Amino acid sequence: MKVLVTGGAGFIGSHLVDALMERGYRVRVLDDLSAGSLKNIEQWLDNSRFEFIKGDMRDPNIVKEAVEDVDIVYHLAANPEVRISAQSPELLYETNVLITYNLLQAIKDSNVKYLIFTSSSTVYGDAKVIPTPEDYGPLEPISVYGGAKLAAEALISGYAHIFEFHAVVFRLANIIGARANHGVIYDFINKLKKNPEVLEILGDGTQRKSYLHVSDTVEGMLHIFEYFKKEGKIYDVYNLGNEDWITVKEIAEIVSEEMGLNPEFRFTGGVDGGRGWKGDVKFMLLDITKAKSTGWKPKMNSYEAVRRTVRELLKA
Ligand SMILES: O=c1ccn([C@@H]2O[C@H](COP(=O)(O)OP(=O)(O)O[C@H]3O[C@H](CO)[C@H](O)[C@H](O)[C@H]3O)[C@@H](O)[C@H]2O)c(=O)[nH]1
Repeated sequence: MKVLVTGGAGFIGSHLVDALMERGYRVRVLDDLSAGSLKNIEQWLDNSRFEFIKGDMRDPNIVKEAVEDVDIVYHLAANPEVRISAQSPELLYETNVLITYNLLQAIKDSNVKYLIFTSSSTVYGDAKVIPTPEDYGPLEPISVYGGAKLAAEALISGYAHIFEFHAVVFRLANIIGARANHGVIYDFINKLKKNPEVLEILGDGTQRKSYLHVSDTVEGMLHIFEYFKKEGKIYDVYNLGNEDWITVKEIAEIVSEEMGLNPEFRFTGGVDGGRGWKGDVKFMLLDITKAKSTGWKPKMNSYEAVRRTVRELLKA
C-alpha cells in the first residue's frame, strides 16, 4: 500500500508519517516546507519506503505527480491560522480550498481509493449545541479559515460520490504536542522566554476549548480509518477532540508553572466580547460519541495534553 501524506513535514503530518512508517507502509510526503520542516521527517529520509517531494500544491502538475501510484491520500497540507482570516482571506482560500480542488482533480484521474482529510472544529462557528455533534447545522463558520475548511469538505464529498472513491473527514479540536510551531502554547512559551515578568494574553482569557494531544489524534485517525474501510461508506465525518475543555487563562497558568515563573497576566481584552481575534470561537467542545463508538478514546484529557505539550516544547 502506498500512502501520500500532503503536509507530511508539518506538525500533525509528521507524527502521522512516523506512525505510518512504523506500521510498514510505503510513504510519500508532499510538502512545500512553508510551515513544515525537513527536521520533522529527517529520520525517514534515507529509508527506501520513504519519498519526499518538495512542492506547492497550488501547482496542479506537482499534485498530479504526487498522487501517481498511490492508494491512500492523507490530506493535511493547509494554512492552519484562524487569526489571519481578516488580513489574508485569499491566502486561506488558496491554501485550503484551491489546493484541495487540485488534489481532487488529480485523484479523479488516478488509482486513489481512499482520501482522509483533516478539517476543523471551526466549521461549526459559534455552535448553539455544545458538545457539538457532526450532524449539527446549519453550519455557520465565523472565520474565513473555518469557511475554507467547510468548502473543502463539501468539494471532497461531491468528488467522492461522482468519481467513486471513499473519503473520511476529521473535524479536529485544537491539536497540540511536540513539533507544534504555532498556537497558544507555543506563543506563550515564546512570549515568556522574551519577557518572564509579563504575559500578554489575547482576549479576556475565558476562551474555552477542547485540546487533543497529537498522539491521540494520529491514533484516532488511523483507528477510525480502518473502521471506515470496513463499513464501506462513500463519505463520512468524525469529530476528534476531548470531552473536557480548558480556558486560555488556565493554559497560561500551566505554562508559567512549568517554566517556574510567576508573570503578571495582561489581558488585551480582545474583540467581540473577549475573543483573541475576529473569528476566534469563544467556546468549542466537540461531541465525540461517534468516534468513541468505533472503539477509540483519547488517553489524555485537555489538561494532561496541555501539560505534556508544554514539557515537550520546552525540551525541544
Ligand atoms: O498568544 C495567544 C495565542 C492564542 N490565544 C488564545 O488561545 C486560543 C487558542 O488559539 P490557537 O491559536 O492555539 O488556536 P485556534 O483555536 O485559533 O485554532 C486551532 O484549532 C482550530 C480547531 O479548533 C483549527 O483547526 C486551527 O487550525 C488551530 O490553529 C484562542 O482562543 C486565542 O484567542 C491567546 O490568548 N494568546
